[in-house]
Amino acid sequence: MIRLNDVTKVYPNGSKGVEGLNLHIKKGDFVFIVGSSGSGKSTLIKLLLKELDPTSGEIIINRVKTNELSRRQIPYLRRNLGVVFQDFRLLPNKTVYENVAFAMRVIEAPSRIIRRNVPAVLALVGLGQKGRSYPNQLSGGEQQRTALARAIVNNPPILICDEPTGNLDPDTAWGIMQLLDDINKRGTTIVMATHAKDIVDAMQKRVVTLKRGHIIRDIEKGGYDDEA
Ligand SMILES: Nc1ncnc2c1ncn2[C@@H]1O[C@H](COP(=O)(O)OP(=O)(O)OP(=O)(O)O)[C@@H](O)[C@H]1O
Repeated sequence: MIRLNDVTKVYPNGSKGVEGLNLHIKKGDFVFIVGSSGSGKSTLIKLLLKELDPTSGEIIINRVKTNELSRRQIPYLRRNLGVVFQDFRLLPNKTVYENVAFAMRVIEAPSRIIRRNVPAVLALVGLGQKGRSYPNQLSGGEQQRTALARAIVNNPPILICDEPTGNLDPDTAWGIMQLLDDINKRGTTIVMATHAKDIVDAMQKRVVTLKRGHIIRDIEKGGYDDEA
């Protein structure tokens, strides 16, 4: 589903984001990417999203070599990837319903399907009653649920999460993790970069540890790496 072959990213100023990464993520996996600040987590996420291109090596997502995609083809890659960020990134002037519907309008989904799928996904994330609210009328947890609904409404096979619980209190963070676990159990592959040791320890999923741009540990099922 996702494969990195000897991927290196050197930034224009010469600093190395990641170096020589080899990683295979199978369909249905739930993978935590951990590592201290500056270890390369954000660089890896940006490479997966093709916000950055590798300096060398190749990245394959759903059998497509993303290096070879033209700018025009990037939207097709993005359809395979739902994304959730730490800071939610909702559109402030749109309601919860419209924030989610917007993701469907972008891919030109028919109105009939939008009217059917948006309420269904809002119910799934526990926001069935909040469709008319604006982001500034929501708690942080509700905003992140909205972002999650938007990320999954088009049914992407892969969900990329960059520190999705970073702005949330522990109870709210657990609610989000429960949702991610449910989404994963429905078959979506999840890659989540995080610093949240307690969450990683409790979930007992695959954990990939980065240090200075290298993978130093990759375990199938386990806790946070205290070396990270
Ligand atoms: N735009 C950039 N230009 C130059 N160097 C960069 C840039 N972005 C990141 N780096 C460098 O790449 C390395 C990895 O950074 P990255 O942001 O991927 O780490 P991170 O693990 O996501 O950190 P954090 O947990 O603080 O977000 C660091 O040495 C950083 O200084």
